[in-house]
Amino acid sequence: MKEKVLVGMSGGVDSTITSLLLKEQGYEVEGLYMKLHSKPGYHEIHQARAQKAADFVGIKLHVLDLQETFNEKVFQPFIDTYAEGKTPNPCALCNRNLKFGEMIKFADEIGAQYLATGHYIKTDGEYLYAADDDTKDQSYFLFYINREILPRLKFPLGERHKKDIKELAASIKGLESFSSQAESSEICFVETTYTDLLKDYVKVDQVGEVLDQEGNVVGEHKGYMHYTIGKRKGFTVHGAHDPHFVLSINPEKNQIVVGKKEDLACYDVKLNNLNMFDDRKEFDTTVKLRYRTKAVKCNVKIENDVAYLKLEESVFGVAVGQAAVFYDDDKLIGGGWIIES
Ligand SMILES: Nc1ncnc2c1ncn2[C@@H]1O[C@H](COP(=O)(O)OP(=O)(O)OP(=O)(O)O)[C@@H](O)[C@H]1O
Repeated sequence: MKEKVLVGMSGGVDSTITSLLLKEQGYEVEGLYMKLHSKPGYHEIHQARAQKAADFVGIKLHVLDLQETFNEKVFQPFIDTYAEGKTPNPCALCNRNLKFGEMIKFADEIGAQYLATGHYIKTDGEYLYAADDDTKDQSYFLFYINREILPRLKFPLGERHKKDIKELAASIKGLESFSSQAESSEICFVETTYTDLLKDYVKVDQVGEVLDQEGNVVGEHKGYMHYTIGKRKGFTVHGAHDPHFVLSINPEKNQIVVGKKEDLACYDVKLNNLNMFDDRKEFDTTVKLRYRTKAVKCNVKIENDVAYLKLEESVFGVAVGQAAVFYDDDKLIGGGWIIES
């Protein structure tokens, strides 16, 4: 009997080609479109595209409405994190709870041994690895998925390049339109800017004080949620000639503290809520403290679900709330959430 794979189908080119490749490899493939966020008009278009893709590949498409779960596990934490003066990472939460949480539950329900997505990432069933196409690598956002499910995951695009996937779709009669669709934005539920979105839920635009490191008021800002650590624009510093950067954010007082670039330099970082793919408690590795930054060498000590990092070189602008992800070369060995830097 053929082995069954459930493919997460978003209506985009990547998941369409993923389902096609798996079908060609001889699997019994079924697709799932999940209604995640509640952006008006979004699902009508994307569900129809996913259906078109499923019809082309010749597979069944299931649809699940997970808007409530998404709101509770991803969207509300996104709002709350900004309100706490921190910088959220909704994609990592969505991957753990929805794409590799609810979706694996659904795979169980339909008797599918495997779950596949069009993410650019690789796995050997034990670890995750950065994708071969480093312009598209999404491994950073998958660091928080449950370790137990790794043997059940398939990522057919991990060894391919996005441009080849688009070319392949363009060359297949019936799939040409998928190759020319706009790339999805970094946070799928943000239409314009995150502050525009936040405005519907919390008071974003409240003018506040800019302080120097001694606590003197030196200028004005637009409201603390407009800023992340390391930002250098959008606030005034009276009489300043050099650029100033946000060093810390105080949500209770609606204040931001600013300083020079060198004041941002950080060598020590503390993480909690770890998700590790191996059991070492003290090791040398490299860490990415943001998406699209180079991984820096560090030493890690783990005690009671808290990781203490000593960086070998300074990093500028480490934001509380963001994910810190460990890599031994391209092997992802785990990570956690930044609570102090
Ligand atoms: N609404 C959804 N329902 C089911 N699966 C989804 C959904 N959104 C994303 N996925 C799965 O997660 C993968 C990565 O999602 P991402 O949002 O990063 O899309 P992408 O890189 O633009 O891929 P695609 O071209 O398939 O949209 C998709 O390829 C798909 O397998």
